[in-house]
Amino acid sequence: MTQDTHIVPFLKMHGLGNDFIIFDARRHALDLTDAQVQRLSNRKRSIGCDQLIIIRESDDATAFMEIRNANGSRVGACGNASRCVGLLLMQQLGESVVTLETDTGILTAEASDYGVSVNMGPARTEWSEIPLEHDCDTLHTDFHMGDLKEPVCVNMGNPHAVFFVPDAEAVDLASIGPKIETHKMFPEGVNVSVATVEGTSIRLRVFERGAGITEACGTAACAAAVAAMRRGLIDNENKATVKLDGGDLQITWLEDGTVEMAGPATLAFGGEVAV
Ligand SMILES: N[C@@H](CCC[C@H](N)C(=O)O)C(=O)O
Repeated sequence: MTQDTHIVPFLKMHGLGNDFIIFDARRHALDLTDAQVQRLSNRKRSIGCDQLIIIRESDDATAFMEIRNANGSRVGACGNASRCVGLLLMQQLGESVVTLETDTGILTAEASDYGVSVNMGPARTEWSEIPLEHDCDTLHTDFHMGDLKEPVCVNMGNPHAVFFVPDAEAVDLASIGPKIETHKMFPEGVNVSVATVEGTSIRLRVFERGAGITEACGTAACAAAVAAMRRGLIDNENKATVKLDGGDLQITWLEDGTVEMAGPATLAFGGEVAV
């Protein structure tokens, strides 16, 4: 332990196996470099997680959520972490509704029959991050990689490319995911999903930008549901059950263009860690 090392309390939570280290900087001031986040996210050398969350004070919402991928990069949205932090704040305050400020907006989380429901904001199918301003109709004509082609691109506060395939299980996501994530078409990187529509459900596997394959990705589930609805691939007009490796999320595309995501949030353990 060096002079600069601090022991800081943390919680470990997950949403369907997408796991988070959560620090509360409202109680213990904390800023982490990318290297510190990478070390804490390492499953052999520290606690390990897919994303690391720092809860901060907010002037406009119940709290602010800083979201960092395992590689240290800071991102605008995380569906599963929003349910986890939402649950935590609801339990702390004895409330059934809380608001979460993120880098891309303010989200509302509330208790639901499925666990926690979060309105993840609007699904955008135009990409301001991409200089060429592709929307899903132009983008799908000029992107092919191996067997994967014609993704629908949806921005849920973070970027997603969703590839509809006959059998999501058959795709070698571990090898193709990193190539698409860093493809020049996506200058800010992209979360890569393969999806197979089955009636009113979608089987979804996700390679997350900055984290790799995860058991579940909430924003990818929103993106895939909107993509399937937009392409007219799904039987139900505005609702879908998205089946991820870690379990199911219920997604509803509301009339105002925002997307509601409902599913479980679980506190696994807490402790103290050297930072
Ligand atoms: N696991 C998350 C998404 C986390 C951020 C993502 N990897 C990105 O870089 O945009 C979720 O549940 O939405």
